[in-house]
Parts: sequence; structure tokens; C-alpha cells
Amino acid sequence: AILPILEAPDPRLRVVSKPVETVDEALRTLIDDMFETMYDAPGIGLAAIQVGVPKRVLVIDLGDGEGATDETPVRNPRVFINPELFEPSEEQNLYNEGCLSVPDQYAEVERPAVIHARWLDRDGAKHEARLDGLLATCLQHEMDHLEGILFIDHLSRLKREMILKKLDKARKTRRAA
Ligand SMILES: O=C(O)C[C@@H](Cc1ccccc1)C(=O)SCC(=O)c1ccccc1
Ligand SMILES: [Zn+2]
Repeated sequence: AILPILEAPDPRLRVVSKPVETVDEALRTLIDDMFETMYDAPGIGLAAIQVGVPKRVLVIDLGDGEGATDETPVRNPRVFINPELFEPSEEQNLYNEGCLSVPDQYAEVERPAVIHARWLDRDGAKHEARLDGLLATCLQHEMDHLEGILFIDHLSRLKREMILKKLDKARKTRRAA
């Protein structure tokens, strides 16, 4: 099912999500709904808290599947349950990030270029890898969501307040329509 995505400044986006206890059918249904919601948005990542579920699970699909090109992205769905990040590189990457909970607003965010990640997949199997590129950027953006952090929190107060004001204006015009 396509689920409603919470939008800033909704306080529910600010809670810290709790670890998943058991990887069961109910969780796999939530994961499938998260993918359907993300593809519909469209987006390249989604954390459960963004659809109102404070569980430490997130999905990513960079469209970089086997043989993908920019013209024809190929689905490459990735599931991260109870993800942990460590050993971030000194080297940083700058990326013009967006967020499905901060619609139509983009800003440059600096994050470590390479990170070490440990997580469970949709079958509960353990994985560990060093990740880089857009996957590292996206995973760190989603991990922030699990801590109740939005990408605008990494910006200057001025930029953050400008973006929140634009969101408020867009919401008012949407409601008026
Ligand atoms: O809010 C989210 O977590 C989704 C967000 C993920 C993300 C984007 C860019 C950098 C880091 C994390 C998005 O997917 S915003 C939409 C977006 O970037 C996009 C949409 C369609 C095609 C390609 C990208
Ligand atoms: Zn986001």
C-alpha cells in the first residue's frame, strides 16, 4: 500500500526509532509498503519513521541495478534493519540532498564519503560492508531519520528557517487550493 509521508515540521519525525525485535511477516509487509511508497513519491530512500512507524528499518533503491543507465534506471532494492554505522572516513562528500519529508527543498550537505555499516536484511540475515558514493550519502541521510534528525538540521539556522518558511507557505497554498 502507498502510505502517507509525514512532512516537517511534524513532531513525529523527531522521535528516536526503536530497534526491530523480530524480522517477521508483519515487518516484511511494512517493508513492501515502504518500497511502494518510495517508488510512488519518487525517492531513493525512505525510513519507517517517515510513514509514522518508529522502527529502525529503512529502504534504499538508487536505481543502480544490473545494467542500469541514467536513462533507464534498474531497480536495486536494499533493506537495512537495525543498521549501525562506524569508522566514518575523514574524507567528506558534498551532495545536494532532498527529503520526502521536506518536499521540493534541496540543499548541500557534507557527510563522510566512506562508512562501515552493519545491518540485517529482510530475512534477518547479518551483513557488514564498507559503503561509499551515493549509497553512503543516502544511508547516512536515512540513519539520521532513525535518530529524529532531518537534513535541514545540518544547515545554518538561516537556511533551515528559510526552508521551513517555504514549506509552510506551500502547505498554506495547497490547503487553499
Ligand atoms: O527523505 C528521504 O529519505 C528520501 C530522500 C533520500 C535522499 C536523497 C538525496 C540524498 C540523500 C538522501 C529522497 O529520495 S529525496 C528525492 C530524490 O533525491 C530523488 C527523487 C527521484 C529521483 C532521484 C532522486
Ligand atoms: Zn529524508
